[in-house]
Amino acid sequence: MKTLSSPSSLAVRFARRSLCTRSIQHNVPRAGRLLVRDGLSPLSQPKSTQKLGLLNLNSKSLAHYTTAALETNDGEPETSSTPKTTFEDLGLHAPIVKSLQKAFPDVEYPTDVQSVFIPAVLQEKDVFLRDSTGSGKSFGLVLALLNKHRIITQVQGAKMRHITSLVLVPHRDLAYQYLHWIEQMVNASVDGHEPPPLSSVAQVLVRDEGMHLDSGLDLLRRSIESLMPPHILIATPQALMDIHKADNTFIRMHLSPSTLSAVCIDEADYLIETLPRKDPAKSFKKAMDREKKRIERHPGPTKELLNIIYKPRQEANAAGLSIPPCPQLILSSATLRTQLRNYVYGESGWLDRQNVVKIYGAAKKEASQWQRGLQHSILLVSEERVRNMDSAADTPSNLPISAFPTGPSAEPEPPHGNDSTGPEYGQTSSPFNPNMLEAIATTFALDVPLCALLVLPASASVTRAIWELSELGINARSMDLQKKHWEVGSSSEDPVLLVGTLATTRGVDLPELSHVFLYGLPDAKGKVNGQSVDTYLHVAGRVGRFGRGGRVITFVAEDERAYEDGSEEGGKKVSQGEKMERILESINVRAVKYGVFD
Ligand SMILES: Nc1ncnc2c1ncn2[C@@H]1O[C@H](COP(=O)(O)OP(=O)(O)OP(=O)(O)O)[C@@H](O)[C@H]1O
Repeated sequence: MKTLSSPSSLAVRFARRSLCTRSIQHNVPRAGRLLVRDGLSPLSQPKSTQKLGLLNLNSKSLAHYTTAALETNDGEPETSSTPKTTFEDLGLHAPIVKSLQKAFPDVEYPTDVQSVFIPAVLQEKDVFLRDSTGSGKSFGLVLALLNKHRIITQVQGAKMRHITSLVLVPHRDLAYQYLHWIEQMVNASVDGHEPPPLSSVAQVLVRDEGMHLDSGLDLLRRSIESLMPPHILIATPQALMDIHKADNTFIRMHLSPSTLSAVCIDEADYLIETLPRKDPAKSFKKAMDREKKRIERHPGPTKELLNIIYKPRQEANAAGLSIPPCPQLILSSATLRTQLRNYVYGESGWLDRQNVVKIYGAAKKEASQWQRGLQHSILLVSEERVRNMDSAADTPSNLPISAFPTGPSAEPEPPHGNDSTGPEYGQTSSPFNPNMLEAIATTFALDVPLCALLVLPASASVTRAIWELSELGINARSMDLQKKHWEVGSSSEDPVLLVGTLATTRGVDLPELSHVFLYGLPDAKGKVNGQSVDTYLHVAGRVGRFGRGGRVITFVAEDERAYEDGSEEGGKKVSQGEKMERILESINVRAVKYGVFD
């Protein structure tokens, strides 16, 4: 058993020189089974055919989808001579496809899920979209929304352009990820045309680092005044509701159901709180009722916003009248749980239920299949040592090195340009478990060729963690996708440890990552339930995207801190390691031994 000494920054840097002793498997991505509930799908249920609108996939994309549906259980596609579906086949305009291919040459053909949902979006359906992390949901959404016609009305003889699509995301980094994708495509506008100003295509409305809304709001107001509002507005629900509270005409004027064409909610299960699914007949009925009242009293900004935008639909649905024109509603997540779908479909009144398409890709239990190249480990950390769970499987073979370029060959430089803010941190006691940070720093130094992501609990201080990691000699930086101030693989840059929290990493796409480190359990209160399982899936899903492989390592305390949440079962305390094991079991994953510490 290898014990963990206190790594000084020198020791960590020395350790880093022996980088890449482990490496990552590169798998060809294979989609899981796709299930489309609509009138044409061979998998559709007769009941759903009556309830749901038809999805008129053209013959090629239907053939493609059918091939996906016929995959064998082990994920091997049956051989088919059907030509591959192209983005044009899905209905995307040629200039958009050209810009896409210029900006993203690796994106040659749509993924299975994109082949199905892009046409559904273009046909103005309301869409429930669930597929594995990294299957291209958000990216495909961008393509579909860019393809939409700009809504223009005539007001007193003057042409008025309107915001066509609203994308709601849980945090600012995901908003900037969308914006950067769009910016790359705008800049790749082809045929020698001057690209349009980015602000007329897309804008972001989120609170900035100083928690101010002003810069985004000023730009938006100016572009509305100059009759060039963005085609796509990407915002957090909280930012929009804050604006609404200051000016209750804003949403009515600029996000009116009569001029908006689509509302998309990315990470919908994170943004819309619903009751956990439990049997109401059981003894916890009282607790459920309390919870229900709490959610009704505090519905959260996303529900509040949708209740404003979809008021005409809600009223028509309640009165059984025909549904007035309203923007299509698209809800997307890798973990779109039944209770959320039931709430939105049955209770919210936001949908046109005759016009809904439900697209479900790999289910939770198949996550391990989609993310075949992923290895999950749990490390137990105490004052004396770092070790694997006794039950962890031996690593099948250490991961081959091909998936990631090796790190810069130059000797590592001392860390620089990090985000630590203050010597004052040295004066105050750390909110972090120092053994855990040391274990993370050592793992990073020994195993990460280019870039890893550390995910902290939602309320943890990122700047404090960065400062402490820098003290250990680690090139740690905040995961700020607006500035993206790191340059992975450059000869002047050490491997980078990006630091974010459970609240700021959902949905982000960082292709350069090989490792994700999770600090503690996915639930702050130590609960093992559907929500903590989903949270873990989203954390793990930052790697293994598009078959790239990767490692997910959860660090939990083994000493008395392992029982800090005080959970007991039948008088027996349950350790954090055991809880983490249960989370992995529920997604059919067995932790593998992480060789560095055993
Ligand atoms: N058709 C495609 N071919 C190749 N790469 C693609 C394709 N579509 C998207 N990608 C790439 O896949 C990555 C993941 O895409 P995206 O973030 O949209 O996945 P996601 O399904 O929304 O994941 P999550 O559930 O974690 O939010 C991006 O880097 C994107 O460039």
